[in-house]
Amino acid sequence: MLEVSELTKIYREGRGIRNLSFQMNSGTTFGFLGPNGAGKTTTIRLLMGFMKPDQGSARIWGLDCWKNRTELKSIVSYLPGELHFIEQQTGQEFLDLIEGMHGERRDIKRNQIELLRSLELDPKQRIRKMSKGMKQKLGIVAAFMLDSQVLILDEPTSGLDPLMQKTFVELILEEKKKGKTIFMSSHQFSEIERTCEQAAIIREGELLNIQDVASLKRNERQTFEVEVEGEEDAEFLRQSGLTIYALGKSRFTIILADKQELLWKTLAQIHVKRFKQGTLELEEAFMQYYR
Ligand SMILES: Nc1ncnc2c1ncn2[C@@H]1O[C@H](COP(=O)(O)OP(=O)(O)OP(=O)(O)O)[C@@H](O)[C@H]1O
Repeated sequence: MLEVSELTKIYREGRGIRNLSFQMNSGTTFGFLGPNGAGKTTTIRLLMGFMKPDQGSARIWGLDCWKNRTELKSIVSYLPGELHFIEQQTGQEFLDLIEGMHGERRDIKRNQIELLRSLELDPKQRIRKMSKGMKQKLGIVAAFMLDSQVLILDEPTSGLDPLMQKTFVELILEEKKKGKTIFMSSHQFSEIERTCEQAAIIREGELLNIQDVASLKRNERQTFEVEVEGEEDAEFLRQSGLTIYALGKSRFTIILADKQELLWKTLAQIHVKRFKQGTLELEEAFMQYYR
């Protein structure tokens, strides 16, 4: 349904995205994670047909995101990462403007009222006087009220307080029930975990990994947090062949998929100050790729 193939866009300074390929099915939600500057917004802008790719293509329902960008506007709703409003307008005037662009559709007004209620937003206020979170809510109402089949959302919960982030997750789950296809970038692992079937990690413009979120949750792996006495012990651990991540000079997380025997053998040969067992959360699984 959404098909990205070898998508490449390099800016003049050499940054951008390289050879991105992935697919998602209709009616599913795809999470796009990655550190700042990784290329999430660039990918989203290419999906929206705001820029021409240097190479490769992105297609939504067979339509090329660049060549067919005008047709795509009628099936895709977009929430930008940075919202730009006419500041002297009221929230309601802004929403009326968007509504006006989509002809006489009574359902838009109905959806709008419902969304304003669940996000607890008063649209009568001037946008200039709105907080960052209120402006974000206004952007969400504008994107969701159109009831488009495809939603492309760039960091939709940025600026929202934790309670509103939860409301937003519920909103996404409602949209999923209606069969919507949703692509969203985020820094919130819990939000992705609760809403997405697939999650991709992008770093320095390259796709590192695509995960099936459900199987990641199923295959929770054991972790061990270990604090060792001295540098010699730390070095021994580093050379052990175990999968380890340094938390400090003498503190490490060991991720155990198999190699149980190796773990105990290694620990028997070093001085361990502290030892804690846990399971690898989705967030930590992804953090491996951030590091
Ligand atoms: N118009 C532009 N001209 C030149 N370089 C750009 C432009 N837009 C983005 N970049 C660079 O491309 C890289 C990817 O940026 P992008 O905005 O896509 O990242 P991002 O993953 O959305 O980051 P964030 O999480 O901080 O929003 C960055 O190094 C950025 O500086």
